[in-house]
Amino acid sequence: MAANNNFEKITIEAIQQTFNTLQTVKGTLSQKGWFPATSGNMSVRIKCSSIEQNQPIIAITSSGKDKSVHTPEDFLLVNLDGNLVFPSTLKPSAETLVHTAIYKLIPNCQAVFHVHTIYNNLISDLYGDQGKVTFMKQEMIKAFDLWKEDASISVPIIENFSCIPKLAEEIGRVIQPGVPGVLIRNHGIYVWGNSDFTAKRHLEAFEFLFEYQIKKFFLQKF
Ligand SMILES: CSCCC(=O)C(=O)COP(=O)(O)O
Ligand SMILES: [Zn+2]
Repeated sequence: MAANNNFEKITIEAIQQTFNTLQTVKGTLSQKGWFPATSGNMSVRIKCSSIEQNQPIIAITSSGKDKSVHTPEDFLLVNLDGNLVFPSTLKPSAETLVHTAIYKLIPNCQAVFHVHTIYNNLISDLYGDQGKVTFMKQEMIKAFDLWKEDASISVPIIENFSCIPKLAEEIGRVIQPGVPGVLIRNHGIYVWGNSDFTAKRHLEAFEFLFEYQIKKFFLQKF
């Protein structure tokens, strides 16, 4: 009985810790204006040996919430099939299957963040026909652990399929090794990492590169 209580304590602590992490990152990204009009979603894998022995469990944002406010209903637990771990009247993100597809495909993926921003939307549309956008000669590329002087990074761009399983399938088709993100045309970006810290760093680096590219484009034109 004592062992069982201990198991539950460790599990509940791991879940609470993950919810706290999500809440903190959600607050930071929200202050940047990266979750307009309830858009965007986030997930973090629960790190707990007693859970991981069975099936990975993901803490994910509830669907349709205003991400700029914190409520007790902000996060839910799903398994890698996208099903709720505990019954709830709340719904997990409508894009849960994109998250679970990324966890299944990327070894050691611990966090997946998705935001809609003006800059990622503009980049996705300007370069959408090419299916990718490439960045080079930028110090910020080091945020992706690319340290060579001539390093470049090409971010895949897919069309914005309204069918979420199709969207998840397409993301799986274009994912590139060493490139922790995929743009969805006129929708937003999915970014991941082997920790919440790394996923956030990747997201901020992508958004920096997108903003730089758009501003440079307009400065050169006018
Ligand atoms: C105006 S947001 C449209 C849905 C979307 O793209 C999104 O990122 C938010 O969906 P969720 O179900 O995760 O709230
Ligand atoms: Zn979205």
